[in-house]
Amino acid sequence: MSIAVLGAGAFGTALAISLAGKGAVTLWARDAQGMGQSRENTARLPGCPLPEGLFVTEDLAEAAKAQTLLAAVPMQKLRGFLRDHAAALDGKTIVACCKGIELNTGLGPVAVIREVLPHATAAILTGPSFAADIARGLPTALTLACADKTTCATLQQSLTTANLRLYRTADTVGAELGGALKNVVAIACGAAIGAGLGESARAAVMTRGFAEMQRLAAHHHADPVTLAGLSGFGDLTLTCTSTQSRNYRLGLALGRGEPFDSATTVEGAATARAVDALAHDNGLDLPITAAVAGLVENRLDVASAMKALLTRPLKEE
Ligand SMILES: NC(=O)C1=CN([C@@H]2O[C@H](COP(=O)(O)OP(=O)(O)OC[C@H]3O[C@@H](n4cnc5c(N)ncnc54)[C@H](O)[C@@H]3O)[C@@H](O)[C@H]2O)C=CC1
Ligand SMILES: O=C(CO)COP(=O)(O)O
Repeated sequence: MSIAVLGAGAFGTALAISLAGKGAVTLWARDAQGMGQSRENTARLPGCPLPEGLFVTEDLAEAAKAQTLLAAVPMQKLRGFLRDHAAALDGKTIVACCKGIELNTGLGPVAVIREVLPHATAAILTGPSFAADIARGLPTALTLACADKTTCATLQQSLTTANLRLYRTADTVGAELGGALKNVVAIACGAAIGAGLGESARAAVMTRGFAEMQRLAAHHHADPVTLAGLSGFGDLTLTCTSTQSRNYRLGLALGRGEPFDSATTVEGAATARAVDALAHDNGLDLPITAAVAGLVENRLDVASAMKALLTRPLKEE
C-alpha cells in the first residue's frame, strides 16, 4: 500500500522517517525549505536525517496519489487544509495524526474529515509518541482507530513499523477524545508543577483529569476501554510527566509566570476552550478543563484555579 504523510511538522516528519524503514514514503511539505537537499527537517526535527526511501515534495496532487494519506497538520488547521485540497483528497483513506477538538465546532479530527470529505474513509493514529523518539527509532505503541473494521486491519498492517506497534479499534470517538483531552490535563499538570504545588498535586490532577476524560467520553458514547488504552491513559501519563511535551511546558510557564513562545504548537490550549464550551452547553462537570480554559484565556491565575478546585463541594470518587 502506498503511503504519503501530509504535513512536515515534527510529527509528520517522524512518522515518515519510521514508515520509510519498510518502504517508499512521500512527505508533503507546505514549504520544504530545502529538506529534499539537506535530507533533514532542520526547522521542526533537527538532528534526524531523512532516510533513503523518503521522498519530499511540495506538490500535494503528487503526494495524494498514494492510497493512504496521513494528515499531520495541527487540529485547528485541519479543516482549512482539507478544504483547500478537497479535490485531491476526497475518496481517499485519510488517517488523522492530530490531537485536539476544533474550537468553533467541538468536533474531533475524524468528524472533521467526514464533514469536509464525505467520500473519504477517516481513521486516526494516536497514542504516546514524541516525534523525536519516533524519529530516533525508539519504540512505542499507538492506537489506530477506524470505524470500518476491514480498513482498520489493513491500515494496522501497513502503518506498523519496526518501532511503532499499532493496536486497532473501531472506536474513533474514544481515540480522538483521549488524545485531545490528555493535552488539556498536561497543561494543568505543568501548571501545578510550575507553581511549586508538588508531585502529589500533579498525581491528583492527572487522576481527576482522567475522570473528566471518561466523563466526556461517556457523554459521546465512547468505549471506556479505549480511554483506558494507549490513546487515553497511555498518552496522558506520557504528556503529564515529561518536559518533552509542549503542552506540559506551556503549563510549567503558566505556573511559573513566565512567557511562552506563541508560535509553538500547543493543541491543549484551543482544545480546553472548545471542551469547556461543550461542557457548558451539555451540562457536563469538567472543572480541570474549565480551569485550563481560564488559564489560557488569562482569566485565571494558577493560585485561584487551584483554590477553586480544592474548595468544590465534596463528593464520591
Ligand atoms: N510533535 C509530537 O511529538 C507529536 C505531535 N502530534 C500531533 O501532531 C499534530 C502536528 O503537530 P507537530 O507536527 O508536532 O507540529 P509542528 O508545530 O511541528 O508542525 C506543524 C506543521 O503543520 C504545518 N501547517 C500548519 N498549518 C498548515 C496548513 N494550513 N496547511 C498545511 N500545513 C500546515 C506547518 O507548516 C508545520 O509543518 C498535532 O496535532 C500534535 O498534537 C502527535 C503526536 C506527537
Ligand atoms: O502528543 C504528544 C505525545 O504523545 C506530544 O505532546 P505535545 O504536543 O504536548 O508535545
